[in-house]
Amino acid sequence: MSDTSTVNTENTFKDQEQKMAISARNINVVYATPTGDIPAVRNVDIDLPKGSITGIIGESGSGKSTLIMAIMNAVTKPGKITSGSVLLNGENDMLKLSSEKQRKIRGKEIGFVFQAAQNSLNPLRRIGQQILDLGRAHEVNDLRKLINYAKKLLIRLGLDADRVLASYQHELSGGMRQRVGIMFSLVLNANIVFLDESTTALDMLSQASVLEIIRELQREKNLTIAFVSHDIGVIADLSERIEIFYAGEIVEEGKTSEVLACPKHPYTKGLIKAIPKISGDIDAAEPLKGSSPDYRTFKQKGCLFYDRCPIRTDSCRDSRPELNITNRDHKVACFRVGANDRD
Ligand SMILES: Nc1ncnc2c1ncn2[C@@H]1O[C@H](COP(=O)(O)OP(=O)(O)OP(=O)(O)O)[C@@H](O)[C@H]1O
Repeated sequence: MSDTSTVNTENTFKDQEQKMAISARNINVVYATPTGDIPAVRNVDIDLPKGSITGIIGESGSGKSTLIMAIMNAVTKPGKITSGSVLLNGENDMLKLSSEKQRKIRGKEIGFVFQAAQNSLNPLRRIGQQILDLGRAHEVNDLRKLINYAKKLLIRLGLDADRVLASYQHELSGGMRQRVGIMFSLVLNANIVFLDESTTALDMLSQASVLEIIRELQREKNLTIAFVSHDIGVIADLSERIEIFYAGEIVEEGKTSEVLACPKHPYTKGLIKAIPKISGDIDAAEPLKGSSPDYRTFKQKGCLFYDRCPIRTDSCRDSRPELNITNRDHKVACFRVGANDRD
């Protein structure tokens, strides 16, 4: 390769990184347990394009939350990130920054609502006091303005702001706590937001309205959002890009409309078939059979979906398929997605 082409390739990589709010590579996370290590996230590459909503979907235990924690370098014991890099806006590697710098980034540049948000509020402090604590921890000068912004967000999220600010966590319902969690993720004006199962405690109507508000805020502020869910309907509704997670790995990714209209991986097809239809034949929904492999006993070097796969062949047991491009940025990890499946 000539010097010029090397420089051009490097520039292309740089350009791509600039367009990514998050660019994570080769993320591996292990949980040490008395019965053996659980490699919960393995060799994951993921990009979150600036100003877009990416949906991350997969069955319970597939590693979605662990991946988000890893991107924020917030994995706690017994978990450990064993490899990877996470570039923020093409620059700082979250996995290499000092813990003080990371703490400042979490909250101010990256907002988050973890699945455990319902329990992560401080039970001994009123919500208003906790907003002030957050502001002080992030050296916000105008705390009055911060409280006013929190109120605005709470009202937008359909809550009685004054009442919420004066409340303790136990005085709020599960759904209210989730909305409060969303307010906390946005109140410092972060431009990257991770929402992990943030609407699951809400009934369907409230969920729809909160999703609409998230979408509105995303457009207004050009936020980059990663939305974790096990509900493919929610992801279809909200996200432009989709990442299908299975047993700690991404098995399919691309534009949501394209992946859902033309799924390639048998797991994605199974997820779609399992959605109950509101109209038509309710029995047409087929739950996915079987369960994810147990990482501790899973010795097979082949495809992780082998045991559940309706289109497997013997050779699928021999090696693990990698995530390959089928069409533009639609990628799939399956040996059976052959030339005929490529659009
Ligand atoms: N603290 C922990 N100690 C041991 N194992 C853990 C711990 N946290 C997660 N795991 C394991 O890591 C794997 C991935 O878990 P994770 O919570 O990331 O999955 P998930 O896809 O987010 O699931 P869910 O949708 O149920 O939240 C699972 O097998 C889980 O049992």
